[in-house]
Amino acid sequence: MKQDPRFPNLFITDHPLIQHKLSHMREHDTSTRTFRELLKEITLLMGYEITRDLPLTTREIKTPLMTIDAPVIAGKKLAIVPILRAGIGMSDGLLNLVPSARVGHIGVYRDPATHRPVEYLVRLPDTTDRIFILCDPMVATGNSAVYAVDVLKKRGVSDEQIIFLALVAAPEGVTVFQDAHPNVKMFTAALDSHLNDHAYIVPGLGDAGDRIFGTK
Ligand SMILES: O=P(O)(O)OC[C@H]1O[C@H](OP(=O)(O)OP(=O)(O)O)[C@H](O)[C@@H]1O
Ligand SMILES: O=c1cc[nH]c(=O)[nH]1
Repeated sequence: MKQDPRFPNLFITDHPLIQHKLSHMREHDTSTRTFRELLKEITLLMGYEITRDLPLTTREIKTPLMTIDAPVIAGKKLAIVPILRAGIGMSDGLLNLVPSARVGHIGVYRDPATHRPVEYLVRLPDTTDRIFILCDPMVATGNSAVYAVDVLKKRGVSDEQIIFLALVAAPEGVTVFQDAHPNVKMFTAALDSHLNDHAYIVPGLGDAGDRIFGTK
């Protein structure tokens, strides 16, 4: 896991398999099917990394030979919350890793003129004492990510209960995010160069939602 001195709560998953798969995703000619499969595979690998610090407790179990206090994940079941639409491409991978997780949805789209998020749906599981993994492949201006964390916090979720999982982030967006939510950890596979005049990430991978779902 790599860090950038500018962003104390940003963690870059630099595993070679993740980086290799991401490079293929970025390519202009990669098909919708391959793009979607790679995103799922990357999310599974990233999911393994980001759940490394989940708290453990013990439960008494009987093996065929004896009774032991065996390690199990503490607390309520995890909640996975994709930011629609593109986040769905990541929640599929996470659910492979944690099949019993609860799933919430936060629907926001980015207004093309203002680049501000517009909410159209929020459905969440019970928020007390639960760890939430918010996922969205792209953090461009950072406004959608900030908005989604605001939604959780308004329902009583604390900074420590939230993990933000991205695929590609722009420095501008991470700055906005860490100014708004300095104590929320964000994980990304890449920290790219900058935003262009249309607030698209450069070099980026284009419009993630369109590439996942084959829309234009
Ligand atoms: O950091 P920001 O500037 O807010 O941009 C990032 C947002 O833009 C994309 O979604 P989009 O609004 O295109 O919606 P979609 O997922 O439905 O395609 C992306 O999936 C993020 O949610
Ligand atoms: O580069 C970008 C910026 C916002 N949303 C995307 O899907 N890609």
